[in-house]
Amino acid sequence: QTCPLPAAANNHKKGCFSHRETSTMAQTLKYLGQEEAQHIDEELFSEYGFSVDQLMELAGLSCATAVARAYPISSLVKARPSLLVICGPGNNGGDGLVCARHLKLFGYEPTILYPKRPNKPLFQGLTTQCQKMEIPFLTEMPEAKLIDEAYNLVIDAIFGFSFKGAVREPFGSILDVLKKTTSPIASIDIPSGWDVEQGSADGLQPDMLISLTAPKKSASMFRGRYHFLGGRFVPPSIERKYQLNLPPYPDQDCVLQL
Ligand SMILES: NC(=O)C1=CN([C@@H]2O[C@H](COP(=O)(O)OP(=O)(O)OC[C@H]3O[C@@H](n4cnc5c(N)ncnc54)[C@H](O)[C@@H]3O)[C@@H](O)[C@H]2O)[C@@H](O)CC1
Ligand SMILES: [K+]
Repeated sequence: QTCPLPAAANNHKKGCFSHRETSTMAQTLKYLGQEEAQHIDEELFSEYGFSVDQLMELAGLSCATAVARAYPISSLVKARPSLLVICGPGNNGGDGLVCARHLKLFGYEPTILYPKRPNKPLFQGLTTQCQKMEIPFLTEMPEAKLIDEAYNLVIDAIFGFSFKGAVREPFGSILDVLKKTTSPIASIDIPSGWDVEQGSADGLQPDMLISLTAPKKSASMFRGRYHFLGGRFVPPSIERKYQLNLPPYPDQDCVLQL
């Protein structure tokens, strides 16, 4: 039986949903272009009445749940369940803050690097929540060797589906360090620095990708071990309109391993 996902995306495990079920499914999961992802996002807010913080909470909870599934505390190699969460200047960074807060509640020890903080109540609130949860914030990016020594996993919440063009500082230097680390990287929605549709041959190579709403086209270039779908908030009429063909989430789960 051949898996109907794009050949390049076909690095998931045997027994995954796609291998088990898609032979009986007429349609395959859609990989979204950049504009299409942005349209869906806008429509959820403008026509469906969702607020950003609502969807961000669900997205971030999905990311924390997927991380806990792929890297349970009992499997971590370091004595402490330490994680480094790097948050960017947009909503992808907001997902990272929410994810860090839930991971702390799940028993992990996240530390956050948040170098460019938007001057908006949403992000200020999320930052305060993390501070009140006693999650430490770093003032600068550690060197690659220090990250390898100190953290079991790096969560990449730097850029999502609105990333475009050459990476601007300070994120260029941060991504250069991340390319040198050996600690596994879990990327939220897009591996940061990748073109949303084309990927990046010499970019980050994360061990995990959590696609939110639906995978973006560059996800077909993902070569890591774990690809999860999260963001279980898509109304059926949006799913039909954009022909997303989302696989059914198991039971009440907010994530699905692809
Ligand atoms: N509908 C959805 O699927 C949802 C998406 N969410 C998240 O929102 C993300 C998209 O958020 P945004 O539209 O805010 O955008 P991003 O978070 O992708 O990034 C936008 C920010 O990055 C900066 N930026 C863009 N290109 C850059 C470059 N080359 N160098 C340096 N900085 C650059 C922009 O100035 C802006 O501050 C998604 O990927 C996902 O993580 C969730 O929060 C909520 C629901
Ligand atoms: K990211």
